[in-house]
Amino acid sequence: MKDKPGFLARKVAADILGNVVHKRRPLDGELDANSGHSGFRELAANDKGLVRAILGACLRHRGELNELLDRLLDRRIPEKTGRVTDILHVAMAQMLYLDIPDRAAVSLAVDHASVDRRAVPYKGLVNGVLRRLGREREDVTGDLDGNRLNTPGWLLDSWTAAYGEDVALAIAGAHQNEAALDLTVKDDPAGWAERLGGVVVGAGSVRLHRKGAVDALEGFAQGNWWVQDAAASMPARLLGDLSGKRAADLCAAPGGKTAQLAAAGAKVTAVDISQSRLKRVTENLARLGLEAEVIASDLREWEPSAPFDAILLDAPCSATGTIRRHPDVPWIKQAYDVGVLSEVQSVLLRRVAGWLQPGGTLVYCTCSMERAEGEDQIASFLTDQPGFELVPVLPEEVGGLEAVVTPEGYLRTLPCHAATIDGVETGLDGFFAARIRRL
Ligand SMILES: C[S@@+](CC[C@H](N)C(=O)[O-])C[C@H]1O[C@@H](n2cnc3c(N)ncnc32)[C@H](O)[C@@H]1O
Repeated sequence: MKDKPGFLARKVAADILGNVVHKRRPLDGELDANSGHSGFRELAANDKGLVRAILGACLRHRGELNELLDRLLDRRIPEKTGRVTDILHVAMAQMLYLDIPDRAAVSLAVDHASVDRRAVPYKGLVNGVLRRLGREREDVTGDLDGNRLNTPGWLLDSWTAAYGEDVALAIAGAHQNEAALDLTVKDDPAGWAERLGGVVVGAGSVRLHRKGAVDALEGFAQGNWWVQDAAASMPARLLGDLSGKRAADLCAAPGGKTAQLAAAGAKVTAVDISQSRLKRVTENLARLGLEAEVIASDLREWEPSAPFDAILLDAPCSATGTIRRHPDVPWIKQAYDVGVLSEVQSVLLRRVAGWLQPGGTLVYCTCSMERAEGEDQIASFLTDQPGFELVPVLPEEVGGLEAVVTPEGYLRTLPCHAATIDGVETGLDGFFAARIRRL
């Protein structure tokens, strides 16, 4: 069975899906080239691509797949591990969302069930359900409400409370598609857009609608640009002219914002708790020909030797703004995580704000769409810290996108923002940023 073409890729896909949705392990970790799932690491490059595509479809459409199983089964499958459901999801995702013939998807799922100790009693059921899906596809899938089904209730409720129901559903809709590849360039965005066949979006990012290895693109080896979502590039831009200033990039790894601050001429100190993630900061800076002092330390203990003119705090968060790029986030995070992380954000913000020079500027940001990790943090900080004032963000600082600046003057991007530019589907990661000055 192991040698049957395509079998191992499906088996690895079901295994990784189980690790993500039942054990809440991040997908990036499972797919890591050095420390990821051992079966995945041994696959040929084209099978790795297939596994990524299957997992992307399984996670983006997880709610629809569960609903379809409810419709196709008379009773729920009484297995504890979830393995049968994972095998079914992997096959259904191929049949419904990838260009793979039904018969290949069904037969490989049945093969997998036949060799799995926990799934073998359900081998006949797997075959029956998948064949029925093939026959009745139009009828059973016709009225699926993907936007609602594919978003866990706590997230849809949180976005509805924050932005209203229409926007919450538009956010959920944007998550059905993978995000484009965005680059931050050292200079000349229009020139790089033309050279690479992309468009300029947001506040001067270059967007490419292509797949494939980024290191093969012009300008990568020469260090002319780095990969960074258009919204993720906005917070560092809010620090304005940094030439010759002392700037701290706090929670810096993997270093997209460190590179922005260094490219803007700042003398940068980059701090992060994770030694392994900081390796990527050092590698990226070397490729880009940029410099920063890189420090591995816990910000709850570290102290700078002198105050800073500018501080960027990209605090650890639930990352619900990055679901387009990380479709596992809705299935590995819970409302509880937002509560725990917002405590950490509150502690870090109060501590690092004290490291600003009088008159210095701090930008606080998170890649979260939860108000508890954004607007609520700043409102409570400004209430109990009278020595600081909000400096509102202006639309012209972020590419003229009025929709991403709130009436209070916060930056608040959402995946449904900037949805179409020049007839091209775009969208932004969900980000929050606020700019504060020390009085
Ligand atoms: C959102 S990521 C930062 C992304 C980064 N700023 C960029 O643009 O590439 C958050 C980072 O916070 C770091 N972190 C979490 N808790 C920390 C702490 N107590 N002290 C320092 N860094 C911490 C994590 O290791 C993680 O790299």
